Amino acid sequence: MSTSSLVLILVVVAVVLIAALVTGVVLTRRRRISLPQKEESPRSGGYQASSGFTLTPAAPEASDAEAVAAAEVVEPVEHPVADRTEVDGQPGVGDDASVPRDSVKRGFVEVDLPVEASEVEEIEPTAGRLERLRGKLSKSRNAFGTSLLGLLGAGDLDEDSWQDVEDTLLIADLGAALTTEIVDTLRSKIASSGVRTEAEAAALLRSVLVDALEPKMDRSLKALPHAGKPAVLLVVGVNGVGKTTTTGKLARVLVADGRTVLLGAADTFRAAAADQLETWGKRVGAETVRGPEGGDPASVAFEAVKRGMETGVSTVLVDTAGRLHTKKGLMDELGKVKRVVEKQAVVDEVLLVLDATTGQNGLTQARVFAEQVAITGIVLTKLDGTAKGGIVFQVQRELGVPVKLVGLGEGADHLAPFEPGAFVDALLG
Ligand SMILES: Nc1nc2c(ncn2[C@@H]2O[C@H](COP(=O)(O)OP(=O)(O)OP(=O)(O)O)[C@@H](O)[C@H]2O)c(=O)[nH]1
Repeated sequence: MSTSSLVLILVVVAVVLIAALVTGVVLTRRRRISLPQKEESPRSGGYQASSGFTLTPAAPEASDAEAVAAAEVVEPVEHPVADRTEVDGQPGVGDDASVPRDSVKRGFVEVDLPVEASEVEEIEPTAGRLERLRGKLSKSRNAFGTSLLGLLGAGDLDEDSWQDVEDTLLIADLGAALTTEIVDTLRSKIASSGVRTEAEAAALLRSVLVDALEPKMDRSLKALPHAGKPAVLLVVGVNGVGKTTTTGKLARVLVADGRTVLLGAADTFRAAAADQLETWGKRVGAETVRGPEGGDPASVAFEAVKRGMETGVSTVLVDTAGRLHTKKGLMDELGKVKRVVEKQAVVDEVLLVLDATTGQNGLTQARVFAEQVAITGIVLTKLDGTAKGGIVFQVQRELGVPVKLVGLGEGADHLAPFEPGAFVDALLG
């Protein structure tokens, strides 16, 4: 083969190779262009992971529906142009684009962590509670204050009107004797002083009612330690009147006042009572001493006081049983609890809890309890649920024992000290 033939063959092969190369490149480009474009995700604001997870910013408080809505409507992030360092028109890179490079970097910051997680709650201030809770007496106010003021403010009262005044007091549970006394006082004062305006009638009514509540009675709660020992308070009453609740609320009052409290769950008759009391205790950081279900209440009370002396608390509150198989059994038990506690400390208060909604029944209970133990104070609960706030007057008069506390609701801080003036003001609106 001549040299020229060889050159010709090489040229032909080279041309064929170049043609094949060009064709391949063109085909490859065409194939790439014809690839179907990936559909844009409808949730362009979020990041759709290939496995189907949609990651959105956490919003713990948002409901699922709100979270989905938030993922679908995402506002474009505004670029903080003012912060940009590149004033020369050069693009920034990532986050650096908006953060000056010479800005002070955040170092470690010391943060005080709570020593341990605590369930102890905030307690409402105890001062002025009756004032703040006066709205809770609205039922009694409507039935009592509003109608009495309406009658007395109407000017000269005839016999029928005086009969209405008497009926109103009786319906409000003031009792026959006290009602007669109050009506007689009102009649003679109105006759002698010649009340003419509604304001004068209101002032007169207020002073007569406050007097009937014997404002000079000592209503202080004997709950402070003495002779190096804690004060001991027994909380007594029949079942369901609100003993456990009152004990818990009282613990809060004491803790809010800076005292330390220990609770004795001597209601061993009702299984849940000790649990209920313990929960109240935990809420204020107070220890609860309890015994076995059906155990001896006097022994629990004894142990509670012993423990209270050992730990040096200011006050031991003992919640007693409200129900036993017989009334005699209950009363004997109560006497025993008191005697046993007195072996090591003085019982400073025996607080009788009465449910204001039970009216005359409460009074009967009070008499039975008073025969057994020396009651030192009355707690009238559920005054928020009754129009018969007048029971306060009667129970105090009957027993000669001051109402010291009033329960005005199921809320943990719905226990108020009883103050005759503030109470009458709340009743009269
Ligand atoms: N509305 C209202 N409810 C109250 C008040 N005091 C207590 N209660 C409710 O009365 C119910 C009975 O209260 P408890 O404290 O369990 O009564 P208890 O006397 O200890 O009952 P026993 O353990 O069965 O003897 C609960 O539902 C309380 O929330 C109050 O002042 N107002």
